[in-house]
Amino acid sequence: MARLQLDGLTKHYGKTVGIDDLSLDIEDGEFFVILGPSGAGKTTTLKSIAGLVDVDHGSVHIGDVDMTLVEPYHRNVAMAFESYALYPQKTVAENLASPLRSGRTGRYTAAEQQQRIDQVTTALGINQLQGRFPRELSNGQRQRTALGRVLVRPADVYLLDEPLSHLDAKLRAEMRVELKQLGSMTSTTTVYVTHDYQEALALADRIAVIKEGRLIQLGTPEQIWRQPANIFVARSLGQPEINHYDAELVDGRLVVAGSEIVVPVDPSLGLTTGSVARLGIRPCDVTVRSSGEATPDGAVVLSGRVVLAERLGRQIELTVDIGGSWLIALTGGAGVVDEGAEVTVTLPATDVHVFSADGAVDEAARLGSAAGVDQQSRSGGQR
Ligand SMILES: Nc1ncnc2c1ncn2[C@@H]1O[C@H](COP(=O)(O)OP(=O)(O)OP(=O)(O)O)[C@@H](O)[C@H]1O
Repeated sequence: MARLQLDGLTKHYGKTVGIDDLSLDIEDGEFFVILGPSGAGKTTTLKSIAGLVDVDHGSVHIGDVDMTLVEPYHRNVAMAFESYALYPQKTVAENLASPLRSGRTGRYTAAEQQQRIDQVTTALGINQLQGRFPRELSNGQRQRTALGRVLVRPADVYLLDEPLSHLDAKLRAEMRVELKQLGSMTSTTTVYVTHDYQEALALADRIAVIKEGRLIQLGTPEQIWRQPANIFVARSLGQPEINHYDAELVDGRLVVAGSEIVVPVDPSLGLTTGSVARLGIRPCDVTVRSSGEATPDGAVVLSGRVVLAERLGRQIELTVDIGGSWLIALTGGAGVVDEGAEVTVTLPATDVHVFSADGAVDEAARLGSAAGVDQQSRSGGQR
């Protein structure tokens, strides 16, 4: 167990940026998730911590010890790669036992080894497969065994690179729960890399959103979801993606040109007449009612017509034409909303995200919500 500090880490591969001036302070025992699209620098970050790449600048401290120039073997970190490597001639139990026999993290009696193997295989749902060889396993079972090989041995830091990527959706959801239990069981500092926002929100104590090697936002799942720093972060979270529009302040209201999307905004956002901003509205935050039905007091109310209604399992995704701009809405599917129906879309003003529009996609661009300035965002919840 250890605190992990990255300070100004930079790694370029020729002209390609791997990571750029990345600083993170990860607490002892924290389950820390790095979220970003393909090529963002997630794996490079993990490899830098493990000592598998030589960084150009910056430092890595584990448990307050400078590890920047220390060989990987002596860093006491355990890393699971997306591509799982197992000994083909060894059973699952033997594969898991081998890290415990290396002697590098202490000596274990046969009974202690078996106890740890049982604990980890039970948590990962592969206990009954201990006698099988890798060729006798499904891809998902192999991936869980590879993860088990990492988690079975005590380390100061676990580094997990998309460990659930080969599992189907149902198993991923189950494994999320199990992993979290395993994490609290071991309380080992863990850095978990994913491009899956649901995994990040479900697992993380804190999330770092990165893009092109740079830290874009750091915060708890709640902060990242409720107060995305900019449109990039907002678009990285949620399926379907957040609706977003350019808007201009006219008479104290943000108006989307060529449509009937009009949102009253709180003067505390500091927008002046004629200034432009970007509006974000999550599909899951809106309520769709038939036109004429009563709407809640104080809500933002938009009128439109349903262009498309698609059932996605229990929910229905509606495409609503708001006088020229389309808005995607997710509804519970209880009320029947037919294509062509005239509807009213409502949402609390606190759920309308307002960002500055002046090119600030990679910077903290959040101004607040239509209801006012976010307290947390002004007190350091983001970069
Ligand atoms: N060995 C290498 N040589 C050259 N470029 C590399 C090398 N490793 C990574 N890169 C580049 O560095 C950038 C960051 O790569 P990295 O693998 O860290 O991203 P990632 O976020 O883990 O992506 P993915 O989700 O696709 O695995 C990418 O542009 C990648 O092409």
